[in-house]
Amino acid sequence: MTARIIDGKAVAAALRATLAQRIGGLGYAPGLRVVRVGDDPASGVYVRNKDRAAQQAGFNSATIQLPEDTSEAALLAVVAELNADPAVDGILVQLPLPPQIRADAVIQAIDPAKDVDGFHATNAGRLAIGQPGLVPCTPKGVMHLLAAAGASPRGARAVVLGRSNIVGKPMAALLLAADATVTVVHSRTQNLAAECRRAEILVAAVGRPEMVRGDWVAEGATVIDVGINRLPDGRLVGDVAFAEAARHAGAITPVPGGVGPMTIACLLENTLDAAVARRG
Ligand SMILES: Nc1nc(=O)c2c([nH]1)NC[C@@H]1CN(c3ccc(C(=O)N[C@@H](CCC(=O)O)C(=O)O)cc3)C=[N+]21
Repeated sequence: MTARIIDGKAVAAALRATLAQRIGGLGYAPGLRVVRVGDDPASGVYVRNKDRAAQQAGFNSATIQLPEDTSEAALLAVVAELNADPAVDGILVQLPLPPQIRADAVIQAIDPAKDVDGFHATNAGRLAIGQPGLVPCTPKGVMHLLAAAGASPRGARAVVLGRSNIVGKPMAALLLAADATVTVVHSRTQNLAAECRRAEILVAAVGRPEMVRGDWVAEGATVIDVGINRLPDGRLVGDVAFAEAARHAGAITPVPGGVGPMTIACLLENTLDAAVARRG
């Protein structure tokens, strides 16, 4: 079998077009503020792509760049200001943060109604108990991609590789809410390959370049690669060895051009949803 390639760029463009249309009917531009402390290279491309996509779709979007040596107190003051600003609907503080700042203290200081990353404990808790809230962008984007690929989670065996708070855990919660039979596997799991081979839907989110080999993939499985890893030679690869996996999968996302563009589109979707919830 050779896999169909799931075009995340196209699915993201379609989603952004529907957002632009919704914004056209609002009578105001939803406000997004991204706060970046220092210049971690992992977030550079992201910030640029996000700003462009946001402007094009009709958001009032800006990045607030702070110096690398910003104190936690100074960052909390910026967050408080954005919480209080009625023109701001969505706040995203770029991770990772420098070592003098406790990321968790900052995340929990964001108004949950403006927490478009969905990382606040209130939103994480809502997701866990099936209440409406803001859902983390990357796992939300994966759900859109599964729908676009025609891979219904209902009743399917789904395996999530990775257990982070930003991808693995919310991914498992979303798949469970969509009636999949969900297994979460991680670095301490015995016989990872065999567990992954049981998956009809395999989501790889470990941050280890090309860890998932071809023989970890069941014939016909849908493989979603969340990893974006820069190799020493400059190449960008996922957590899945793409060429090998594509020989077994029924459908697979590429890197780049898979999940990454969906993360950005879902950030915008969350910002629009947050705006409508706050201002109608
Ligand atoms: N609070 C917070 N929330 C985040 O969601 C967050 C963050 N901090 N810090 C940095 C990471 C990284 N991230 C990316 C999202 C999309 C692409 C993306 O669109 N990538 C394209 C292009 C990649 C390229 O060409 O380099 C692709 O995969 O096709 C990349 C990286 C979100 N992050």
